[in-house]
Amino acid sequence: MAEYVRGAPEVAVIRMCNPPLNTISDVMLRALSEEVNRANIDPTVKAVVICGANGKFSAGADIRGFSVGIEKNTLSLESVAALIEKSEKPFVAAIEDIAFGGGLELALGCHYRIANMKAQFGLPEVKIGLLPGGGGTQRLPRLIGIPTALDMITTGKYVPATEALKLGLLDEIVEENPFEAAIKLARRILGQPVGPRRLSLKQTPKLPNMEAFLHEALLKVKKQAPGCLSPEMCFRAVEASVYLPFAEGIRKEKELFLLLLTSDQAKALQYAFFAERISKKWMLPNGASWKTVSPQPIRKAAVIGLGTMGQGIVVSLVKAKIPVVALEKDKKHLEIARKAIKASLERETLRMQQKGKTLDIHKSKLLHFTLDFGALKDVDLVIEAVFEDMVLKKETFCKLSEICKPEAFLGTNTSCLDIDEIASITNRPQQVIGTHFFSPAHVMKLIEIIRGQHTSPTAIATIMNLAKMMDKCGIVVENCFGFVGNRLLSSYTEQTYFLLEEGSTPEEMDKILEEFGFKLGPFKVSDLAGLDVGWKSRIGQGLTGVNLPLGTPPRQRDGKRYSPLPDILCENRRYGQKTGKGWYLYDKPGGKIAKSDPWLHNFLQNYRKAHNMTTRTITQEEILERCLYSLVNEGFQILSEGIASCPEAIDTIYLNGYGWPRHKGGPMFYASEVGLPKILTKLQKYAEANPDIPKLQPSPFLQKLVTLGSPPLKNWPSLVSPQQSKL
Ligand SMILES: CC/C=C\CC(=O)SCCNC(=O)CCNC(=O)[C@H](O)C(C)(C)COP(=O)(O)OP(=O)(O)OC[C@H]1O[C@@H](n2cnc3c(N)ncnc32)[C@H](O)[C@@H]1OP(=O)(O)O
Repeated sequence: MAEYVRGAPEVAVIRMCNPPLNTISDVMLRALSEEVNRANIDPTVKAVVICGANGKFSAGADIRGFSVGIEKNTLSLESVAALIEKSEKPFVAAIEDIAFGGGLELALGCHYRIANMKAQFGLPEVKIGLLPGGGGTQRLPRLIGIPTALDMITTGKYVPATEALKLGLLDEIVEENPFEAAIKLARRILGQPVGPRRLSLKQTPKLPNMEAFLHEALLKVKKQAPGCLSPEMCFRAVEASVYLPFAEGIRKEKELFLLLLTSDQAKALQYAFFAERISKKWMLPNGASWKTVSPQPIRKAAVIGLGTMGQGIVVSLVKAKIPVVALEKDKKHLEIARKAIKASLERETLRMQQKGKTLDIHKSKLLHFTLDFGALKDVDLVIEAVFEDMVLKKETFCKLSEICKPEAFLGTNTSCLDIDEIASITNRPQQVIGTHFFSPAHVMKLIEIIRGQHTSPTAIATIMNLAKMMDKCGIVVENCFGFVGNRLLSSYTEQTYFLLEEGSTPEEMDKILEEFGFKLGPFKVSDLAGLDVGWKSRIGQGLTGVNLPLGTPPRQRDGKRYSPLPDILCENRRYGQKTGKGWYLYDKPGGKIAKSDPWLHNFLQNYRKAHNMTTRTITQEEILERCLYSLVNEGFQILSEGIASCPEAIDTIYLNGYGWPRHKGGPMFYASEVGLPKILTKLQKYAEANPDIPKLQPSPFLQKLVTLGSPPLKNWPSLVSPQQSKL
């Protein structure tokens, strides 16, 4: 776990060794403490270098260890950092590539820090529901000042080595492996007193307006993730470094750390961390998997259809340094897209510069705008983002089939249509795959990767690799209408319309769901995304519009309850923000501030009267349960059909594409925490009261799990009937 060797005469080296990322377990801490003591008592050792094996310093404490809790008398990370700091011999941290969490806290205990150019630094504990409990909340502000330390600790963001040097976090940076430079530094400082280098002896630098600064900072932190505890606790711990002596600050840090450690939120956030990693490991029934199949290189890609989605996809590809051919159907649309993409890339360049990275869009020849399909003949991948219309998609794929080289992959950004039907028109169904991005595509992390019945494992591996290159989270799912995310979403939104019919309001439901943790309630989301998007899809499905058979009851389709409310709004050109009115009223088309709209409330009253519906008061409990339980019910159904490989995949999709509050883990995790028997009982109750809403009928898989005694979430995939397992 920690090797002890001689690096040079008089310099001992302690190397952390826990592949792949040198995470710090209890065993590692014990080994570190032993080696630090050994170096301290060895009279021939005059200085010590601490480094990491495998080309990494450390990714911090082993997160899996937190779920077991902290036993009394185990060594704490803070005590090891303190042991290092107290040493009379200088300790130099030689930081290669990463120093995160506890790794950085150990480095802060050292008297000097030196790193390679591409190293990154951060205290990301806030993202897993914790705070840096190894002295980081007290040492970092003393070293780099309150504003930057507070920002790093409350957001968990990483800073690159160049910035860390400017901040004073590092003493030196070198091009390559910092080990040799650390030995040299150690030899240079032999015999120098370490007292002035001990951060615990420093004062946190004062600001002239400290109180006002902290007041403002707290407001910002509270806004960052409403309802999430860890950012505020991080703030409180850092604040202690201003007002309390070091030892008391450490006590405060520990007290707050222990409070978070046992919280449900920490459990949910740590689940989310591992869920993202579990769900990336795809595997097919024939044994092909992320381990066995190699991706093909994407040297050049193309995007067809440069609306909002297409533009975002182009920007994502350019950011990943992949040359792109961007194609539109006419000059006018091409010019609009060219301007929008250029502006977006300029904003991205600025953002990346602020992060210490580069994206030189001017020098690079990464982008080629065209109206000519011929320009696609040498690309390795095309991502189609034309309108959501099967006829148009098939026309496009037919052309692509003729023009693109045979080995090119063809991705479709459809959000619900049948991948197999699209693939059937091509001469290479094995190369056709769903690549469902989320808007805005250059910001949102998720790509649902949809496997058609002929999609090859190589196509999957290639798009998964592309997702990684774009710093996105690719999740492989099976083909069905709406795939995973939109199937869950439609169960949820359907309930919101029914509840509106029964007496609730957009304001009330948005408030309740925002209090639950969604950044925006469902009606605000709908106004933002545009009600016309879903309307066009429903027209395409024959649920509304001219193709609806005469005599269809207004609130029923195929014998099931249907709410025409969003269709009626669209018929009145209430598309949401873009037309200045939707479920809310805006001051102008494109306006962003939602105001309650008397027209809508009047309309709802008349609608209820016209359909002989009595308005009733609906409790907060019913709103939450019907919206959220119908959503998770669809999740159980999706699992039982083999559309998603595991609950972690569903949760990762919903966390990264649909705004589910991360501190609640994801819908399936939430269901497991609420308790499956409770969810089943409630669904049964609501289904009985609403026999015409099939989505409230408990999924047989949920019933099976309850009958089996509600096994833990990680066992659910093994309980899906083997005939259904497709992933
Ligand atoms: C008193 C308490 C003091 C301190 C508290 C802490 O230190 S809490 C931990 C703080 N550190 C982090 O939160 C870092 C978490 N890790 C990451 O963000 C990424 O792993 C990282 C370091 C950016 C590397 O990303 P990359 O994409 O290269 O690899 P990947 O994420 O797939 O990780 C590889 C495998 O390592 C596992 N892992 C990573 N970090 C930890 C960790 N801190 N604890 C436990 N396990 C970790 C990850 O799950 C992967 O495992 P695998 O089984 O291969 O899927």
